[in-house]
Amino acid sequence: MDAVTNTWTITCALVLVLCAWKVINIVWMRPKKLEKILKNQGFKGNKYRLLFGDMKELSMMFQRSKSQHCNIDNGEEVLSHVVPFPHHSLQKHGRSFITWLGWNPRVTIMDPELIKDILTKLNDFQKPRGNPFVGLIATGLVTYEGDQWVKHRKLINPAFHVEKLKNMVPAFRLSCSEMLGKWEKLVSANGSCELDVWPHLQALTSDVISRTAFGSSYEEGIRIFELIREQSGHAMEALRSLYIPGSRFLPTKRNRRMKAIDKAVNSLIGSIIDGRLKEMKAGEGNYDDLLGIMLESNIKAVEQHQNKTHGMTINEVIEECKLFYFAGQETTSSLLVWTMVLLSRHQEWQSHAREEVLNVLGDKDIDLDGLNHLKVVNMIFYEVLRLYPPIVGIARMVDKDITLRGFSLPSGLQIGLPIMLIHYDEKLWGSDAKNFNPGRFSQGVSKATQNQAVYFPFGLGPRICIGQNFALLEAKITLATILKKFSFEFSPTYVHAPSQILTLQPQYGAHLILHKL
Ligand code: HEM
Repeated sequence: MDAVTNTWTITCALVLVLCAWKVINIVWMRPKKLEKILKNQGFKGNKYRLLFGDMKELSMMFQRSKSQHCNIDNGEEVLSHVVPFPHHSLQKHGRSFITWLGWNPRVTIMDPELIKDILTKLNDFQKPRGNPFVGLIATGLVTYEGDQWVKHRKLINPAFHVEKLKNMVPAFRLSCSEMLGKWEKLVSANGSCELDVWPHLQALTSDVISRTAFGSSYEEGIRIFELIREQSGHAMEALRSLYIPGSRFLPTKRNRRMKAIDKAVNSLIGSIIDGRLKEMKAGEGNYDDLLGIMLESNIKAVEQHQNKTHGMTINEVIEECKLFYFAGQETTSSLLVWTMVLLSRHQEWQSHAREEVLNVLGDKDIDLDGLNHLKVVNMIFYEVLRLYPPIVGIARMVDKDITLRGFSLPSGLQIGLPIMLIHYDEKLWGSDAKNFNPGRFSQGVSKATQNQAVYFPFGLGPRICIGQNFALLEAKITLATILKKFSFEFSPTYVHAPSQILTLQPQYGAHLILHKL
């Protein structure tokens, strides 16, 4: 061997040893070190298992619960059906537990004070950046941090002001009356019919977001909705399996499909934006929809500062639109479907709500002022969001080593904030925590929660859901319109199987019997 070959061999050997050391550190040394730090502070959980951690058990429990259904009257069963692994961990390890997402630990916490701190300290606790598959559903505001988040939140906020939402009421009413028109046709023969209301509610919320975001009709956006729905299914599948860095670049069937969907959705939304910008330049069009208001706010910011960096790029606007589609549609249809399911089960609350709607709104067109006087309907939505939160849990990441209320949290640790577990917790909500009782909200949310961070279906702190007023307005208009025209109850074919497919959805649909009033 000559000297050059020798040096080359030694260099290769050194690189290999270094890589091997790095891998060993990632998959064994670091997890074991973190495990020790966490266990010394009283956090309990399964012992770290090489590479997979708790992922196999997590995925197995999820698959098992997907093959079963549960008893709507048994809150404990519902909880263990929807979030089987966290529910099991809570029972086995107590109120703060470790879950091994592969070689990364997540600590789930149930303490309201800690939750409040974590959701308020934006710079110390950021959104997890772990799995890039999530980015294929939507990025935008929901994923940004620091200055970029501040800029986007400021530019998008005006689109969700109450004054702007007021202008969207006719669009909400129109979408509702179209859905109810279909239902009226279906019941016309004998005044009743059996119907899976879930796809109808999904179509309604798609229609609403299409009209309010783009001023265009559902038909134009239909392909986008189909694609985004398919994408969330693939992403959920990917999220449940162990993520190996770089694996998203492998030409697997799922990866290829996800990339193709991403490209198609970007191009469809891009052409809607192109058209809109042309209209705006020509001084045409109505800018009272989310896209128009967002573009207007963007143009103003750039003009004001004479600098493009103060605005969003077209690609960033596309991402925000994708996010509106996903965040605005899946979550609100989830809220509506569980409301109809729970009001089918609790007929006394359905009658109570109908009575209020008829008294307050009568035969008039539904307007914002009337809706603001609906108290029982509000209480019902709060309770549905407590027991069936569309987003069952959120997470944050420790950005650098930090001490919080006596806990040393190492950099890179993921923190789970289990919305659904907390909403069902008897220590926080009392012995009837698992029962449907909208009455608990009769004095409002702050009285029911005694101002503690124990109820956060829309998140909490500065990153609280930007669309919560939009969602509640849409839900109120829809429920009020339905209650005026129909009563509903379970069909004998109804099967209760809430399932987490990014949002909380009825796995077998929601088969109800509608009666025309
Ligand atoms: C019942 C309906 C809804 C529920 C339960 C819901 C829930 C949530 C939750 C829990 C978060 C916080 C996530 C976190 O902190 O990690 C969030 C954020 C967000 N939501 Fe909603 N959401 C709903 C409707 C909507 C609608 C209708 C839109 C838009 C049209 C929307 C857009 C967003 C956006 C953009 C964020 C990110 C905010 C930020 O990070 O600054 N959501 N939502």
